Amino acid sequence: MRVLIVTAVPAERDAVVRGVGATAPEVAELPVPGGVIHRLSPAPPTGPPLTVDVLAAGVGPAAAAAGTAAALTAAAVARTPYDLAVSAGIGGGFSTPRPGAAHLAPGTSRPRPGTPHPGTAHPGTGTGTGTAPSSSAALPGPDTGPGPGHSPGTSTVPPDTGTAPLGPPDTDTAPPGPGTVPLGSIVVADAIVAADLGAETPDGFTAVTDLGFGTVEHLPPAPLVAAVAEATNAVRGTVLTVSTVTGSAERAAELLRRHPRAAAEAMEGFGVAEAAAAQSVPVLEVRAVSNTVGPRDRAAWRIGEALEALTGAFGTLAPLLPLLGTWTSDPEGTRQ
Ligand SMILES: O=C(O)c1cccc(C(=O)CC[C@H]2O[C@@H](n3cnc4c(=O)[nH]cnc43)[C@H](O)[C@@H]2O)c1
Repeated sequence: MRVLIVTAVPAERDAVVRGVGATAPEVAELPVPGGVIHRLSPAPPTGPPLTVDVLAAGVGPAAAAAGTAAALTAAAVARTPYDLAVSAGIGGGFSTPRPGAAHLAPGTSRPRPGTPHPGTAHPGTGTGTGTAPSSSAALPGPDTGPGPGHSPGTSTVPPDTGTAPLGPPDTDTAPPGPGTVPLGSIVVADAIVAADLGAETPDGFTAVTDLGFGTVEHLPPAPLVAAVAEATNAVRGTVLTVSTVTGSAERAAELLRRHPRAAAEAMEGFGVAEAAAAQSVPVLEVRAVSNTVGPRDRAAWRIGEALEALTGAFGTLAPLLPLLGTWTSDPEGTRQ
């Protein structure tokens, strides 16, 4: 099994390498167009050999997509294709209480509503075809969906227009409460959503899918999400990809209004997911929460703690990666 893990910056890459490397020393640095892959070869207890490649591809969705596409293509041309792509790094955690939302403390299961999502993302990629877990969903429906002129290749689930009223935003000093994702916790995306890919209209933001083209959501295989979230004691939820770090309570509230299931935001997941989907490779996104999404407060960021959490998560995941490979070969997401 071959896994490509894509981070934005070298500090995140090194955190992941430290985690995976706890059971497998780094063996090589391999140049690919636009970057250098750090390769590890953990020895799985059983089964086929495992290769874990970690690439720092740059900040933002475009750099992430370009780096991921280059690495995937190089591997495919060499006839050693990847089985799984993972977007990993630090991210902002949403903290605004949402009436009716699940408590998002680490270890909380945040399953999507029990509706499969045929047609989401690119068919046959392993994204968007997962069967939702059966446990009860405390959160509102999926994050994106079709509007008039919805194009093929995008989610066909009802829109997550978030008309429910929001509670007042948390302050930095508020204790974790409903809807709060604590600093240092791990979030595993059950939906990877491009939150600002669209158009401003007199009626507000409109997603590109509502304009009749493009894709704004990729759904990682549900059983894989469940296995990884359980292993890492992570919050499960939507991870938004933004091109601008949120810096105000108003913007955070607007994002939550449009995406009530958002647990975190970052800047690369959707880029990795687009590149992976184009080559029919399943995708995951794993974020360690370094800051709260809301008013800008660099002093409150906990980047060191988040990087340590990232290392811990990948240290936990490394022995499971061969097992996870069995999920990636099940694009219908029917294994339990
Ligand atoms: O607050 C600032 O001045 C600022 C300006 C530009 C970039 C940043 C970053 O933190 C780099 C973002 C980098 O880290 C990930 N990340 C971490 N937290 C967040 C967040 O709350 N929203 C979006 N991205 C975040 C992201 O994936 C980038 O790789 C700060």
